[in-house]
Amino acid sequence: MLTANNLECSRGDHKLFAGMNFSVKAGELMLVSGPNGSGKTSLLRLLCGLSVPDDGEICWDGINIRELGGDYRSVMTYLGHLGGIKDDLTAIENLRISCALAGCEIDEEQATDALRRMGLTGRETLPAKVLSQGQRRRVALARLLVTRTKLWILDEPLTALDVAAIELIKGMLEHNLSQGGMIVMTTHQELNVAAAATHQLVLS
Ligand SMILES: Nc1ncnc2c1ncn2[C@@H]1O[C@H](COP(=O)(O)OP(=O)(O)OP(=O)(O)O)[C@@H](O)[C@H]1O
Repeated sequence: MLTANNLECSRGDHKLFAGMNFSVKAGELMLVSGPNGSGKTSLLRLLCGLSVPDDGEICWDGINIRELGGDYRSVMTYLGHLGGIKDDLTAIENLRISCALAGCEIDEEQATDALRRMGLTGRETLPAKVLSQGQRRRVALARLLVTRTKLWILDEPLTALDVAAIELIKGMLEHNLSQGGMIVMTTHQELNVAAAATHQLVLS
């Protein structure tokens, strides 16, 4: 279970939020919404341990994620809103490297298979710079097909995706939740995902 206790976050001299409490249990989805600049990405960066709250704590199964360190990273997948795709690497290389950095080594065949499942057949060996925005997003999201982590923290995963890709991602989210996973994600779009519970966190 992911728990946030009394979280406070400021950027510069601007307080984004304070006294924030929530928990996300197995099978549950938390959708984070709010206007541009309200602090969605800042919150997700706290939840994955990339930045530290000004006050409060984030716990995984009751233990502060700062104490867990690598043990927390091995149960969590974070996909940032830019996707982290490198222009000069091929789709396969991008996927293999992002997986390796996340501690999950995959071979070329596994990468090719995941990319094809993401609808990228014929694009696997092209450098990312020639891919469309939606195709680049699909490469980034392919990591979710090979990761075995329980907790997914996803920043605007649906950006630039067409209707077919959104359906594909919806299926992947539902599969993870049905396996006892947990998902925290931001989105500006409506998304109806089957989950044990769906929490809405609206920042203002
Ligand atoms: N390193 C920083 N220094 C100063 N201000 C920052 C920093 N990082 C973020 N901010 C500010 O914090 C606020 C929240 O930013 P954040 O990216 O979390 O918003 P968001 O809700 O994800 O926005 P969007 O919907 O546009 O993606 C913004 O006003 C932003 O300018």
